[in-house]
Amino acid sequence: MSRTDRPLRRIAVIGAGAWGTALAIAAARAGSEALLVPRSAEHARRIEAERRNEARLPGIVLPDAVHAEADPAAALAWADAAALATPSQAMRASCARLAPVCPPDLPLAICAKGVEAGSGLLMSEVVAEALPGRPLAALSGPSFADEVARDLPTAVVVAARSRALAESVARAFASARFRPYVSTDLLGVEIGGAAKNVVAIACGAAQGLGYGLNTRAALITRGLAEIRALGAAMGADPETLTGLSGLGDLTLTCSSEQSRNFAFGVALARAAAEGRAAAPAPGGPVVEGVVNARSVTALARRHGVEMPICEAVRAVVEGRESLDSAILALLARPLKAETAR
Ligand SMILES: NC(=O)C1=CN([C@@H]2O[C@H](COP(=O)(O)OP(=O)(O)OC[C@H]3O[C@@H](n4cnc5c(N)ncnc54)[C@H](O)[C@@H]3O)[C@@H](O)[C@H]2O)C=CC1
Ligand SMILES: O=C(CO)COP(=O)(O)O
Repeated sequence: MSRTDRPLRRIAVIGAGAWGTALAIAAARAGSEALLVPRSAEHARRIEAERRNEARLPGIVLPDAVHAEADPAAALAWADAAALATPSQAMRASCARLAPVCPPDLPLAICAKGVEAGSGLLMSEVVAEALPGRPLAALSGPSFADEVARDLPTAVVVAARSRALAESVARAFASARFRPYVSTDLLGVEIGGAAKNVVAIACGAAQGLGYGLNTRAALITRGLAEIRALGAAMGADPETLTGLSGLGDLTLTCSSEQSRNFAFGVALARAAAEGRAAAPAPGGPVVEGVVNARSVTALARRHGVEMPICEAVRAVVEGRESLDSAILALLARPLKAETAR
C-alpha cells in the first residue's frame, strides 16, 4: 500500500512563515496533526514556548495539534506528507536541506507561489530536481494566511497529476470552513499562482497613483489575458486559469492592501512620487511579485508570449523605467482585438 492510499494525518509544514503557520492550523482543524519546521531552532523554541508565531501571524494562538520541530529529519520521519511553504526563491535551498532525510515516497504539497529566478523553473520542477521521485501536489488559490488562521471561509485548489494524491492532500486540510477543490492540472495551478502576484503589484501601483476602479478592472482582466496566454503556450488547461488558483487568486490579490504584493505596488507609487526607489524590507514578509516579475516574464519570453503588464512591472522594479513612463507605454500600445479569436 502506498502512503497516499491511507489518510494523510500527520503533516510536516516546512517553513514557518505566515502561510506555513496558517496551513498547520488548517490541518489541525481538519483533524490532522501538524509539525511546523522553521529554519532555525531558536524560532522553533519560541513558537513552542509562546504557542504562537507572533512575528508572522500576530494574535493567532496555535491549536493543540500544532507543534514546532527544529529537526527536519524528525519531522519527516514522523510525517505522512509534507507541505512546502517557504518562499519560492528559497524552495531549492529548503529542499536541499531535506534531501538527506526525506523518505523517497513522502508526498509533498507545494504551497509557494512562484517561478525560480535564473532557471525559470516552476516550483514542481524545482522540487522534482531537489527531491526526485516524491509524489507532488500544489495547494493554491485565494487564501490570505490571516483569514485562514481565523477560520474565515476559504476555498483553495489542490492539484496533482494523480487525482488520488490531490484528493488525499485535500482531505488532510479540508474542514467546515476550508474547502479544497481538486485538479489534475498542476501546471495551470502553478502558472496562475506565480503570475498573479506580478499583476497585483501593478494594481497596487495604480491605486498608489490615485487611479480608479476602471484601471484596476482593466489590469485584472488584461492581466488574466496574459496569464491565460502563458498557460496556453505551456499546455495548461485554460479553465484552470479562470478557476480559484487563477482568476480567484488574481482577484483577491489585486483588490486589497492586505496583499503584500498589492501593498508593495502602492509603496512603489508613493516612492516614485517622492523621487526615490522602493524595495521590500530585508527580512520582512516575502513579496513574491518582485522577483517573479523577472522570472515570469523570462518564462513568457522563452515561450514567445507577450505579457505587457508583467513586463511593465519588471521594468519598474528593475529600475529601468519610471512608473509614469511604464504606464504611458502600456496605454500607447497599438489598438488590437480583445480576444485572440
Ligand atoms: N501569506 C499568505 O497569505 C500566503 C502565502 N503564500 C505563499 O507562501 C509562500 C511563503 O509565504 P509566507 O509564509 O507568507 O512568507 P513570510 O514572509 O510570512 O515567511 C517566509 C518564511 O520563510 C522562511 N524561509 C526563508 N527562506 C527559507 C529557507 N531557505 N528554508 C526555510 N525557511 C525559509 C522565513 O524564515 C520566513 O519564516 C510564498 O510563496 C507565498 O506566495 C500562499 C498563499 C497565502
Ligand atoms: O497568495 C496570497 C493569497 O492567496 C497572498 O498574497 P500576498 O503574498 O500578496 O499577500
